Amino acid sequence: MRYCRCRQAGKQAVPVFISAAQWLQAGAFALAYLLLCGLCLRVRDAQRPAAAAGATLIAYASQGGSARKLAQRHAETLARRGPVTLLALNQVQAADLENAHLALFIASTYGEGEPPDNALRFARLWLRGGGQDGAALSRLHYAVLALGDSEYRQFCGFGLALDRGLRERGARPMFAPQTVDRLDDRALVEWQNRLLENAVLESGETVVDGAGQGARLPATVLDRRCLNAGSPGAGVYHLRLGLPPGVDWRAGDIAVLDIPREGPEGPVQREYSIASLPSDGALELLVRQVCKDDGSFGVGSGWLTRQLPMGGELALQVRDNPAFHPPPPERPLILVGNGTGIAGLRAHLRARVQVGAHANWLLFGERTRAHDRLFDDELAAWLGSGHLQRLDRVYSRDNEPLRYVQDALAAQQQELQAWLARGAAVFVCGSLEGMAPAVHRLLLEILGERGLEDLSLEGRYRRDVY
Ligand SMILES: Cc1cc2nc3c(=O)[nH]c(=O)nc-3n(C[C@H](O)[C@H](O)[C@H](O)COP(=O)(O)O)c2cc1C
Repeated sequence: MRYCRCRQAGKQAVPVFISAAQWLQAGAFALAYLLLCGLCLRVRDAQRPAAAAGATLIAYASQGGSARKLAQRHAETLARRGPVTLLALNQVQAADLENAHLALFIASTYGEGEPPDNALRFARLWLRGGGQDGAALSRLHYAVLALGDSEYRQFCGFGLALDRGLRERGARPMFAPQTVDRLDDRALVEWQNRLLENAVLESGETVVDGAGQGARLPATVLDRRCLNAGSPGAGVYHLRLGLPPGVDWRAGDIAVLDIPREGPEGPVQREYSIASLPSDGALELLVRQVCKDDGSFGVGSGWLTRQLPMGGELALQVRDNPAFHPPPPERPLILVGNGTGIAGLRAHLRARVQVGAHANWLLFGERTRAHDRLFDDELAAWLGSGHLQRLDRVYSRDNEPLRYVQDALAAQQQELQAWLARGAAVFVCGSLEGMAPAVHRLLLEILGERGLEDLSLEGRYRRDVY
């Protein structure tokens, strides 16, 4: 029988790759098929334990969606030959590991060498000493594909820690963890080759083609404005980009822009949270100019805010980011962010307005009230229309008692508890340095480690931080 079980945070198991006709066919041929499979797998078992019978577990740890997408691609290919269980790492139970003969872990790294949110629980249970008493994984053959970015000190830190933790518990690596720098296609092909060598894949099967390179769309600059002239901070530019008709995305999705460079190396990619919805008629971004000590500008922000002319063209890709997609309309939503993080939060607010959801609370931090009231008119209009029930803005350079969003949140703990008790989700978008860890610490203080983990597992604590 060919199926893939898919479980994600807060969702029920969802069968995929099955049609009614396939079920009927499968029923008719089940006995013969199983007999044949059993025979084949016993033969292959004896030769190569990596391709053993039983479900193949594919587990992913992903914040931005790349590892998840790759994991889905693996599941699609492998489900053609046998049962596959596709899970976010937090959803993996002891039994999943003990029953699977073969597991593929596809894990990205966040923070400074830390797990993505959808792997925090797994890391606590399986990788931080103790936990999962006596769980013996000696039957488990596995491989780790570790996604990362070599500009970070802890390159692929979480994927490598995952590999160490599994080995310490007796699991058997089929080969050393494959690290991948910025979705480099060569490293992905190496991984695919390892899977072929270990008979996880059969000749002709692919799991990574095009993984690093999605379809590019032509975009045109329709408008570009500086939103914070006079600010002590660097310029924040609001770009409106025209796309071909029919391009779709959701609040929380990410635009990956190709930034042209001189020389043979070709363009570099820069990612931005999308600040608009398709119904706005343009894909909107906020770009903060990066000004270096020598007076030069960052490669991406310099090109986008200074060189690219009005009407100019660029190539971009819209990346699905389900970890930051909107919660159901009936769920109250607390949006927390700073700086250009308002981009992702604004897309959420627009989506909430579209579905008529009013229980929205925005806490937003910038530098000065005089110059950094990003999207002030819109926020005022939503306050007026009741689409924004609470708006707390704090300015770090104005010598006011509350400087940062975490201070504003801490000052309103009772209100926060009341919203959480009503089932609110907390969505955080903005700086990884300072804001996001401080908000995280505050939530840990209020809810405790388990409480925050549960919130995350229920899809009620989501972060898009950079
Ligand atoms: C805020 C942030 C922190 C990151 N920290 C690390 C890190 O410490 N080490 C690393 O190798 N890569 C790091 N990365 C890179 C990601 O692991 C890499 O982009 C990966 O492909 C993302 O996969 P995903 O989309 O599945 O989450 C970081 C990326 C972001 C945005």
